[in-house]
Amino acid sequence: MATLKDISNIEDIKLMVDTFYGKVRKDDLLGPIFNEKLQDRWSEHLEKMYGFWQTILFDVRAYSGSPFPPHKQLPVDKTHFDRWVLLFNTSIDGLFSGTITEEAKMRAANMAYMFNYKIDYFRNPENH
Ligand code: HEM
Repeated sequence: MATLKDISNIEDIKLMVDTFYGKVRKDDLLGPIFNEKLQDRWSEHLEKMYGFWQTILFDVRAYSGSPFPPHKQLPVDKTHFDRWVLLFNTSIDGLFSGTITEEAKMRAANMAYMFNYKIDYFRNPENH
């Protein structure tokens, strides 16, 4: 098998994001949540995610939002975040390999953990 290249430019990021959200849209658990929320705003979401990953991986100022707030009220728990990470890792492992690829998976897993932790925290009335 030919060696996979590392994620190295915006075209690679677009391929990673498009492949991942292609799987997400078809996923029985995550698809309905994204489709319900995004409706006809998918292309806007994908553009935003190209910028987000450029900022994370290449230190380019393409994204300047706050990633967590849009997730705060979503009907999700650890099961959803585990599936999100699984789909992300399988998408990326089929396309790339290398230092930046590992960095992307690590950053994604860390954020999934943190989002889930915060959602859990805010859901508990004792923490308000
Ligand atoms: C259960 C897992 C997840 C679900 C269901 C989910 C769902 C969504 C949805 C529906 C939006 C669009 C919100 C809107 O525009 O109205 C969104 C935005 C976003 N998501 Fe997620 N997400 C998940 C996990 C993650 C993780 C782990 C990351 C981090 C790598 C992430 C990063 C982002 C970012 C950066 C945005 C754009 C925020 C902005 O508007 O500035 N998401 N997500």
